[in-house]
Amino acid sequence: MKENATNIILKTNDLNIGYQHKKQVFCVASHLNASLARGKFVCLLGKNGIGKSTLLRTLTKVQPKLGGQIQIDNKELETLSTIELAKKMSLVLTEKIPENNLTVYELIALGRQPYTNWIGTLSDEDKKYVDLAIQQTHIEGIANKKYTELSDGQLQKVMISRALAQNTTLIILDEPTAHLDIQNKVEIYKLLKTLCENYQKTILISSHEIHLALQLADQLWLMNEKGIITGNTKSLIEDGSVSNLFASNLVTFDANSKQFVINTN
Ligand SMILES: Nc1ncnc2c1ncn2[C@@H]1O[C@H](COP(=O)(O)OP(=O)(O)OP(=O)(O)O)[C@@H](O)[C@H]1O
Repeated sequence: MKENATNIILKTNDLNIGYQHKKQVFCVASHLNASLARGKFVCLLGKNGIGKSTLLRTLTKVQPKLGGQIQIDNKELETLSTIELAKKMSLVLTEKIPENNLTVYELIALGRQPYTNWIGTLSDEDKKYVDLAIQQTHIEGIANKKYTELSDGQLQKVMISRALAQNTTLIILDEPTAHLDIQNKVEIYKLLKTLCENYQKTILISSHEIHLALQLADQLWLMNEKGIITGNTKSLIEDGSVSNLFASNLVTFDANSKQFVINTN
């Protein structure tokens, strides 16, 4: 699919991100220009502390931008109400969810909040989306468990399922595979890729799983001290952008194996 204005779901224009405490402004990154095309699986990579979480939190209106523009479906992010935004994008952040007695099914059903009435009763349509989300993430076997009894890998699938129940085209996840073993990391990555391919979701994740991202992402957002470089994975490997991202005297990028390898001398 060619990238024209209609298949861009999210776009930033000279975006500045960071934190403001009283009158003090701490700018994390500035003049960020990037866009997300529909149906793509996109990974945001960069060193610790470079600003990946700050960027995702700004794109999702969890924290205010410092300057520039963010457009979702050609509308300025600030002009969208909370409900409008919740029907366009769902979020899976790293913050721990407060402990309560909910079952997995009930937790996923919370994803229907933008659509339910004020007492939160689930309609047949809501139940249909919850069931579909459970099926898409292959977690039928744990749907009746208390979510507090889940392993980290199971919980991550449940949080993705909740985002799917929200039925948005765009899903944004901050480090969805942190703390998971290799089996679960691969499972989550493949699940996200399948959701883009089979259900036309657009998914943006931040990650430190460079090897998995390089094998499975359609596109990359590479964040460095100068800003952000975006493009399809193959071309960013070929033009050296991936290699430059983590360049150091400790590791070297091997384009054949798509891995950083430890320098031995
Ligand atoms: N609440 C805050 N107030 C002020 N500065 C913050 C706050 N949260 C994060 N920062 C700073 O913003 C910068 C970017 O942090 P951020 O968490 O976005 O990086 P990151 O790329 O997601 O890092 P990591 O890969 O380690 O998760 C860091 O210098 C961090 O110390």
